[in-house]
Amino acid sequence: MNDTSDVVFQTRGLKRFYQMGEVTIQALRGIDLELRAGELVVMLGASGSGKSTLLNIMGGLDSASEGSVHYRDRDLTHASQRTLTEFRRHHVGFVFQFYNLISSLTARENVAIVTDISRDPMPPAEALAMVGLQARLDHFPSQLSGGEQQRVAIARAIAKRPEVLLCDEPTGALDFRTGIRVLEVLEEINRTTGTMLAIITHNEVIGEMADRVIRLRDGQVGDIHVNARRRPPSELRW
Ligand SMILES: Nc1ncnc2c1ncn2[C@@H]1O[C@H](COP(=O)(O)OP(=O)(O)OP(=O)(O)O)[C@@H](O)[C@H]1O
Repeated sequence: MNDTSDVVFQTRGLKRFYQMGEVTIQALRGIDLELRAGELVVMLGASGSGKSTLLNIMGGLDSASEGSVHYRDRDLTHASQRTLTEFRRHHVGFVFQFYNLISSLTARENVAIVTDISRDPMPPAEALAMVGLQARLDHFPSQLSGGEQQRVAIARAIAKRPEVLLCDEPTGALDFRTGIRVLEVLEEINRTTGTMLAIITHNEVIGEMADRVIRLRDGQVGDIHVNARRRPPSELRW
């Protein structure tokens, strides 16, 4: 894990400002961080500490104001929108709190939207089987529970075989039991495919399933904790 060739994301002095009229909001105030291939990272921090901003910049959805961000040997810092779009399309899977499924399409069709424009995707049915939805291929979102819809969203994110999976509050809208099931799916994908997994959450307990817990405070890295053992999601309680 300490080999520098394993570094997937590297940020140096990463800052993000938002100008709101006269006021400058400092969302990120200088982040130095490495995320490594295959690891499971949980990012904790109070509301407004900069978690989503950091994830969005690493995933190419947003750009830094100062500092740098690299994905492997690729400098994302000053990349054009076109380059960032290409980067997201081929390398990054996103999962958000709200599933963003298209209501008029079935589970299989929601996944196919992504696989149709990917280089080496898995068949949508295979991605849906990986999240335990092999019996729900032709269901529409309205016919699925919240947890099932989130699993369709995860299938959509992993079907292009991304090297990294970035999840922003993936269990935020789910009850305890359903949230655990979604975390089990995410952990299994990380463990069996080696996809680097970063999960943003407010829930401290979820940190116990990680290799490392990165805590943000006021736009900076507060501390990084390495877990001696990853606790399986089925053992988590909150
Ligand atoms: N588009 C934007 N315009 C202006 N300010 C923004 C924008 N996006 C984020 N911010 C501000 O940047 C700071 C960090 O926001 P961010 O969403 O990254 O925090 P967070 O830790 O993810 O919070 P939460 O847990 O509530 O989602 C906050 O003060 C927020 O108000």
